[in-house]
Amino acid sequence: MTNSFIHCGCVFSFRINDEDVRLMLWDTAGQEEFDAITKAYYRGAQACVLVFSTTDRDSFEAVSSWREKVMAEVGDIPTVLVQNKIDLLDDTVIKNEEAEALAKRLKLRFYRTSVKEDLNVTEVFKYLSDKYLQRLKQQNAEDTEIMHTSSNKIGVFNTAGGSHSGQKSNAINGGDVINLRPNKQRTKKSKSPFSSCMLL
Ligand SMILES: Nc1nc2c(ncn2[C@@H]2O[C@H](COP(=O)(O)OP(=O)(O)OP(=O)(O)O)[C@@H](O)[C@H]2O)c(=O)[nH]1
Repeated sequence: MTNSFIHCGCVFSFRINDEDVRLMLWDTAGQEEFDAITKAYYRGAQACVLVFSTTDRDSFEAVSSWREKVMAEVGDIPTVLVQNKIDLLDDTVIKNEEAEALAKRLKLRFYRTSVKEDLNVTEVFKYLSDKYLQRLKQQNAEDTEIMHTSSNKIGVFNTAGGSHSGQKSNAINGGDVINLRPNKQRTKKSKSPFSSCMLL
């Protein structure tokens, strides 16, 4: 399928840290003439594998510009650099140091794989999934933290005394205060010892 712009939309499944992961993979064409179309496919991607071939210098040279395109479209998603076809190392056109220097410059984890011989392929996807799940958990924790912080501001319930006629609201520390008072019937006989409590 070397003449099409999207090579596959296949699913890769495995288990990691007791969680089932299913990845939908989109293998985009490297050719620049397909840029506008391939962009539509990686828009919304949650992880990225930048692959170059051991026997194709152009694919290696193109990595930095791919990194920039992806960053511009989807931001800093979990990404790895992969040198594929290491079963053909005898015919390599890229020195080890060059590949490692590129990974260092782009601050990416670097894998050498052979899809043909099934070498290191699962490791790449496990690493990416792990990274993605970590970020997701961190994001969830941050969202919860924001909810708690903001609930302090809007959820100040004041049971302190005052008139029973209707609910009034004041402001404490910039947050809204809603006065909660029991109705007259419930307070007629005994004065509650908690009548001057403030719940924050
Ligand atoms: N020897 C070897 N061949 C591979 C390996 N991975 C893929 N190939 C072969 O390389 C050719 C290109 O594979 P693709 O999956 O189309 O790779 P691509 O990067 O999408 O390349 P283009 O189609 O040229 O854009 C096919 O003939 C594959 O069988 C590998 O690890 N080792």
